[in-house]
Amino acid sequence: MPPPPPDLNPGDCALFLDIDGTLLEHAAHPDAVVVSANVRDLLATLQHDLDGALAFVTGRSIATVDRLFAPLKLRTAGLYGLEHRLEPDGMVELADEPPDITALAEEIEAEFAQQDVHIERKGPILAIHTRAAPHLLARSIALVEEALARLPSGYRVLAGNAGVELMPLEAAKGAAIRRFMAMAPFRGRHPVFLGDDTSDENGFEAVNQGGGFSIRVKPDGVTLARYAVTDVEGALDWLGRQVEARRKA
Ligand SMILES: O=P(O)(O)OC[C@H]1O[C@H](O[C@H]2O[C@H](CO)[C@@H](O)[C@H](O)[C@H]2O)[C@H](O)[C@@H](O)[C@@H]1O
Repeated sequence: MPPPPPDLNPGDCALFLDIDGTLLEHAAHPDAVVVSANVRDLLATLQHDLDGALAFVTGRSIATVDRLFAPLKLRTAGLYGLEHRLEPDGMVELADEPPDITALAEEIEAEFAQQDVHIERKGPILAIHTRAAPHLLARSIALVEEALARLPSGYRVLAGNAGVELMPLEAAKGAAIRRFMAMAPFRGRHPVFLGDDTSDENGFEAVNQGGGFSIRVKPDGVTLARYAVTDVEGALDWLGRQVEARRKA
């Protein structure tokens, strides 16, 4: 396991945060996660301390993120960078659901109609969640891989241990981080990214190349992250320590 992360210098860092499994404990259903007042306050303070150089970089849609963290709104790259909100109160650049994905989503919803499987339709991304029905994971992956062969090129399948997502090739957290880093208030700072998942590895690569540092939450194998924390609690503790250190200084 990589070593624990060093402290940030808030004056010259830009912080990028994954959400599920990093800031929030997983739940059986995507809507069942809990955002505590402490987490909301911590993020608001970090946003202040970093002069706004803080953004969520998540697989969720921005609308969902806003609902979860309300009334807090942060700069956000949603849908693995297919959606952006570049200012906390700015416009959201939305990504629509293409007809091919609509047809496939309806097919898959019909297949799992009576099962404890949640189909999340996120514009051009389709997620099948099997956390509440692990025995249907293999079937879900097979369905999506079958569909991949029929779809126009430009999609890929990302399978996890509690579900599978079908997404456009350009959906990548690394690209989202690079986009933020090219603009104020991120430009000129060192990027730092916390994430817990395979889909976050691409973000780790981007911050490593950008002269910053990468932190993997609960690593369970090979990772590009240079540092690690053991779990969500460890991630929140580390973030909390950054706020405390700033207050003491
Ligand atoms: O990039 P992230 O912020 O980590 O988002 C990744 C996916 O998170 C959500 O699904 C995951 O969390 C759910 C709640 O714990 C859990 O039920 C599900 O099994 C996980 O896959 C979200 O629903 C997805 O849209 C995100 O892509």
